[in-house]
Amino acid sequence: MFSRPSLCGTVGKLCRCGTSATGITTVAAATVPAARHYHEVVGDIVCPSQVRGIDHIRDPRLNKGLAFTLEERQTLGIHGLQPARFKTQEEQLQLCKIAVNRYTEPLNKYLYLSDLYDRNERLFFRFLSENIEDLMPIVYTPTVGLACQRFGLIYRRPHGLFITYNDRGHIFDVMKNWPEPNVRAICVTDGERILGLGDLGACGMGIPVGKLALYTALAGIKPHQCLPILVDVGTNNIDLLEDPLYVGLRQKRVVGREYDDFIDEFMEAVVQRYGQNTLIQFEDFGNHNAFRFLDKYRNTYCTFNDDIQGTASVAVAGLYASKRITGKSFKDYTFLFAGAGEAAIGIADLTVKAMVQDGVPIEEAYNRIYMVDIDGLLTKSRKVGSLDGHKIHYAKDINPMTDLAEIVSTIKPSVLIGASAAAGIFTPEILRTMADNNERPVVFALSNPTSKAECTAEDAYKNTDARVIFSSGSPFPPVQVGDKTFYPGQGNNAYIFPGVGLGVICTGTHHIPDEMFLIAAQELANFVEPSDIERGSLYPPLSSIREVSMNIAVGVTKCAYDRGLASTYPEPQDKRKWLENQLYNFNYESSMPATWVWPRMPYIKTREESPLIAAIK
Ligand SMILES: O=C([O-])CC(=O)C(=O)O
Ligand SMILES: [Mg+2]
Repeated sequence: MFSRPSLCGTVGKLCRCGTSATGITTVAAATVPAARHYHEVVGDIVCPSQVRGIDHIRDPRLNKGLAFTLEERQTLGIHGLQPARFKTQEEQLQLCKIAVNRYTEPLNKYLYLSDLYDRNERLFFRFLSENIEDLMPIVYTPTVGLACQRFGLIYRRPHGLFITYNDRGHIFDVMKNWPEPNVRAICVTDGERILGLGDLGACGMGIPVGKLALYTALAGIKPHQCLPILVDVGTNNIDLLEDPLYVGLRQKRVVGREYDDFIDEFMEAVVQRYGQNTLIQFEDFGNHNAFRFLDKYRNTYCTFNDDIQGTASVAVAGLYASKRITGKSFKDYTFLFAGAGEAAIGIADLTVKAMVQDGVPIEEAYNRIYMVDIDGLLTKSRKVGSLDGHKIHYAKDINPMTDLAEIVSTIKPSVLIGASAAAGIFTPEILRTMADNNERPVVFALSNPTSKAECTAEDAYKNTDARVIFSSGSPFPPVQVGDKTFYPGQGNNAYIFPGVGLGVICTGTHHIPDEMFLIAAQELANFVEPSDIERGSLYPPLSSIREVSMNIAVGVTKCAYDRGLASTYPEPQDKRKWLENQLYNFNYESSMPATWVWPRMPYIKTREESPLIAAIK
């Protein structure tokens, strides 16, 4: 992942290596032996003559393993450092498949992939992007949750930047240590609410790393343009504080004014280092902070909160698709949310927007949405203070109730959405009530990872005579009911954020309106085929998620120009083609300089000249 400084070989005389134009920078002399010059390989710009041959093997961004050609091996001076065999990238992909499948434990698969990432970046991303259905559950939800829980044990090399509270006043200096000068997208967490697993402090780094891996694998955003960040302000997780393997600051969370000032400084440092239009994706912050920061920064920075807006978008896409099965329109739906945190409120707010766009008056839209939090149904009779922020819009003038089964029987929702991180609260009884009250009940169990889902896919189908329209945040295996197999779709924000990210960074959008997430929802829903619905899924298969991401990026790009939010001019006419031209190349590129006279070792022949070498295939 990291590009390391390398020795250019110039000793005792002035080095004539260029700096800016080639993307090569000279590293501060203080750490460098006298009269020697070191260089960094940054971004995707490489000047092979100024990088030591061995660095082409050691640097995962340059390494191609056995795919280095004979010419490259000789030119780079790495001939003999590898076995004789030449492999194509395709052959290497086959090996990766065999290697990863040797492991049965998902965490071991995760570690294999993490090592591949550290060894050969292009191969890692091609492998991931071409095997999304198998590998997304490993590098992302649910296995990434386990990786975070075991972070202290499995930590090997940094894949992102750790900014601790001790760095306050110097965040910009820390950011300067990140070796990439052209970061366009940051995913940041403070680790307070990692998936539904709670406060994992610095171990939460796995989340931004996993999210940004999907930026590249699903939307083709170049890896050097992505920066995962963990802001470490401590943790309130006592187990971690007492765990000798914990790698973060061993202190309680900094809160209040100090915390806010710290995040303010972070936002300013991002802009100072990488520019005003750097995309900052907030991920897995605690509820109270997530909403505050979104409101505070959304109009002044290029930012969004994935748990509020990304999850909302994927859920609303599922609701659009569900209408094709129920034959109803939004005005006929009654919604009940179990949970009133980031995801639930985000989905409810965007659902209101979608209903209004469908012609439902706004008061009526709010009336149609009920919400339950840890204290029961949100009602107007609640104590002041327990209806903070956005919750107030969803409080109803009815008797308080605390039992979810009773609430479901009374409200008779047509749509039941779980975003509570309370595993199993959609009991068989509740699911049966949903089926009694609706010909096609809609049930989303969105909490992550799998262990936190409100019900399993199997429970949902089996307790509703398989009439349920189901989706979940984490993947579930297919469910067999009678002679029919259902393939539940994964209502995960991974369908949304990579495409939104691509559109936003290519257009240089100043800030991100909710409208973009509604557009993303519509693009995703439009992609759902009757055959997906037939299979029991409200979403297209994960294998088409790259196409979905591109469609979303095109929709976001149009919106950015229509709304005057873009800063990249002129406006491209063919937006899809323009976006495609900016994508990461998953295939190896030549490591040979463009104009190079091959100084081959005299006793070696080219492959064409030598049947012996041609035979080493
Ligand atoms: O990471 C995921 O799978 C979805 C998400 O944002 C969350 O659960 O916080
Ligand atoms: Mg999240």
